[in-house]
Formats: sequence, structure tokens, C-alpha cells
Amino acid sequence: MRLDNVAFRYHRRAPWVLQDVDLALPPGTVTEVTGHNGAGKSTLLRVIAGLRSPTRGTITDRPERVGYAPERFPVDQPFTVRAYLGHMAAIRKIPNARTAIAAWAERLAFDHLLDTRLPELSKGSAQKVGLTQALLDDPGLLILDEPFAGLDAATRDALPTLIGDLSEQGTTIVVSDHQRCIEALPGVARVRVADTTATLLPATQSTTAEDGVRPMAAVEQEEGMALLEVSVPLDEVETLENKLRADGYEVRRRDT
Ligand SMILES: Nc1ncnc2c1ncn2[C@@H]1O[C@H](COP(=O)(O)OP(=O)(O)OP(=O)(O)O)[C@@H](O)[C@H]1O
Repeated sequence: MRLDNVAFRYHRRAPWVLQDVDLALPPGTVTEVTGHNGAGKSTLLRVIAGLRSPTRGTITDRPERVGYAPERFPVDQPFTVRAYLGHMAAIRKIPNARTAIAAWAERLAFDHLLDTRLPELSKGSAQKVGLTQALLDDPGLLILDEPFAGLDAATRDALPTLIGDLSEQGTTIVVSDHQRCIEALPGVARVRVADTTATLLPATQSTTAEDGVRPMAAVEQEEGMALLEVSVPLDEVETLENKLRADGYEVRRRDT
């Protein structure tokens, strides 16, 4: 699918959140969307998913079946997990929904929670249910907004493989990911949403299996960005690194 010259604002007098967005998302590609808090990542994902129409510009060739897992899964509905997923499957007329629900619940390790009510779920378990409803319809386009937030280590480790498998089957995947959990997947394209201008920058520094992570010098050269060196006690490195990543900053550790 393609986005051409897409711009978006929430209301007529509201500021533009996205402008001049040109983006190609070929079948089977994985695209990681990064940017600071409030830059417009979730907005871009909603526009790509078709939940919001562009204020200007065009979107073409969006796959027919779209799966979307929002950043905050709505857990205030009075259904059990099984009933909720069953409803979602029925709305979308998914054949063999029971089998598909059982299979995803097992793969994502929440099969013991199928009869638990949504409001009683932990954040990570709710995230898994949100992910499952997005996966149920075998989507051609899968949009995941911060899918790693709150997940236990086992699922966090398993998710990149799942994303890789789906992309190999031809699913186009777009992920916003503060925690940079998918950047190691081969061939992941990176798109940065810049907060001040609300302009999507082309993924000039996309990481690939060949070139690995981009050097920090490239970050410094980016307009509006600066490089800050911080000396941190060894036992605090990991905590601080995770916190900064969770806040949307790009972090590289220099080995000494
Ligand atoms: N439903 C809405 N109505 C009006 N403005 C909104 C709405 N949702 C988001 N915004 C505004 O659009 C801008 C971009 O928000 P968005 O949630 O897309 O950013 P984000 O990059 O995903 O942020 P974060 O990293 O904090 O999740 C912000 O200024 C936000 O206040």
C-alpha cells in the first residue's frame, strides 16, 4: 500500500499532526515507527489502519483485512476473554474462530485466562488479548501500537519471531515500538515521526541485517537532534537505558 502526500489533523482548527507523508509499505515488509512522545506515531498508525481518514492526500492499495492492536486495549468491557474474542470473530465473520482463538491463546500463553473477565486482566495479559483480536482475521495489514508494553519477558522475546513469520507469509506489518524490540529483525524499515514539524521523515537510516544499527554520529547530523553523553554507574545502566527508550529516546551504549 502507499501513502501519498498525506496530512492529518484532528479538527479543522487543530494543528497538523502529520504533513507531507509519502510512504510505501510493500507486502511482507515490517516497518518500525519511532519518534518522541506526542510526535504522532499512534495517529499515523490509525491513519494507515484506516481508522482515521487523511485530511489531505491519498492512501491506495490497503489490504482488505486489517488487524489493529491499539496502544491501550479497552479492558472496561464486561466480557470474558473468550466471549470478547468470540464477538470480535463473529463481527468479522471469521471461520473456525474457536480453533483460532484457542491456538493464539496457547501460542501467547493466556489460555488459562480465557474465562477471566477483561477488567480483571493484568496490563500484559490485556495486551495479549488486544494482539489476538488483531491477528484473528489473518490480516494482510497488521498494525501494532506499542505491542511490547507490559508483556512478560517470554512473550516479548517470542513476538519478533511471530512478526517475522507473518511477514514471511506476506503480511505487511507496521509497529510503533519505543522499546526497540523488533529492530534486530532483518530488513526492518524505520520511519521517524518528528515532533516539532509533525513531518514523517523517510527511513534514510533504516536498519538492515547488512548494515546493523546506525552509528550515533548519524543521529547527531539529523536536524533538530543533539548527542548527549552521560556517564552512568554500571549497576544503573540497564534501568536508565530502558527508561530512556521507553520515553522515546534513541540510546546506544558505548562499551568501555
Ligand atoms: N483523539 C485526539 N483528538 C485530538 N488530538 C489528539 C487525539 N489523539 C492524539 N492527539 C494529538 O495528536 C498529537 C500526536 O499524538 P499521538 O498520540 O499520535 O502521538 P504519539 O507519538 O503516539 O505519542 P506517544 O509516544 O506518547 O504515544 C498530540 O499532540 C496529541 O495531543
